[in-house]
Amino acid sequence: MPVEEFVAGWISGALGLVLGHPFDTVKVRLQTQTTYQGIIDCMVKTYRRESLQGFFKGMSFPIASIAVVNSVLFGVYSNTLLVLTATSHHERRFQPPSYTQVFIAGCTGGFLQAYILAPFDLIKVRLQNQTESRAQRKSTPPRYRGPVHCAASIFQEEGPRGLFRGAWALTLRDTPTLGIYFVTYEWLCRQPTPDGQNPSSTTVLVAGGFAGITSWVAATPLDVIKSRMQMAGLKQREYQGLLDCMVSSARQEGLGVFFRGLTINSARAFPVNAVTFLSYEYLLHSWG
Ligand SMILES: C[N+](C)(C)CCCC[C@H](N)C(=O)O
Repeated sequence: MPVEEFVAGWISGALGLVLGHPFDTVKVRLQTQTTYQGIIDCMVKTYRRESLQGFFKGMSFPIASIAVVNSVLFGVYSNTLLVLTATSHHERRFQPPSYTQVFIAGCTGGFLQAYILAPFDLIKVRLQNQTESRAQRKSTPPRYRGPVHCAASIFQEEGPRGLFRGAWALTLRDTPTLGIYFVTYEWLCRQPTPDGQNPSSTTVLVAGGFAGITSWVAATPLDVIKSRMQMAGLKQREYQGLLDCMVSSARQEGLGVFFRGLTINSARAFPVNAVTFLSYEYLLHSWG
């Protein structure tokens, strides 16, 4: 099994992640809290209360976990294509797989990474939602002191299954949308590139950026539900399941609730995924 794809997936994922984390924090807060008027208001309030640090809450853990998550995504994607088409990453430029094959490989990668991502994502979301300022932290320490403490508390208070809260919504969110992600990327790469040649860096950046946006647009409704179900163990609000969460959110806040965080998510998705794909392609290329 070619391992380069796993390593390239990890490094490129980490680069994208740091770039996008501040946007991600604003998104999570907009999706799960009702105190903000919009993106700017959320940014200003976060900055005033928590300074720049507020935007980077919950980042250390994703950095560590992206090693596993992105390498599984890209590694499984590429190895599924190898099984389906019997071509390696390098050969695929000359014998491109069909879009159906790309879609199936993307969905497979998405499905498998979702379960690994679930506990890490849960901890990220819980930490991002702690809005105490630094001064407050001294007098009353926040509920979770850091990722490890957060994981241990969830385990104790909500049981081992608590760590997988929202995992089902996450799987449903990621399986088809990662298929869309790779199809969009491949399609946009192939448009301006002559047959048998590698796409230029600009093409890779643009295709990666739009792959990120398209897949996030498709993923946002289930992303909102996922984030809410992950927070449910904390607040009084308990949902019976995914459907109950959807129905009660829509009843209380209207259908617009399913698009919460869409703008900020798209603004984040472009640079994050442009950098992810560019470094992924670059690393694989330079390893020959
Ligand atoms: C499929 N879905 C849109 C849910 C996720 C796409 C993930 C891509 C990248 N790691 C990022 O964080 O943007």
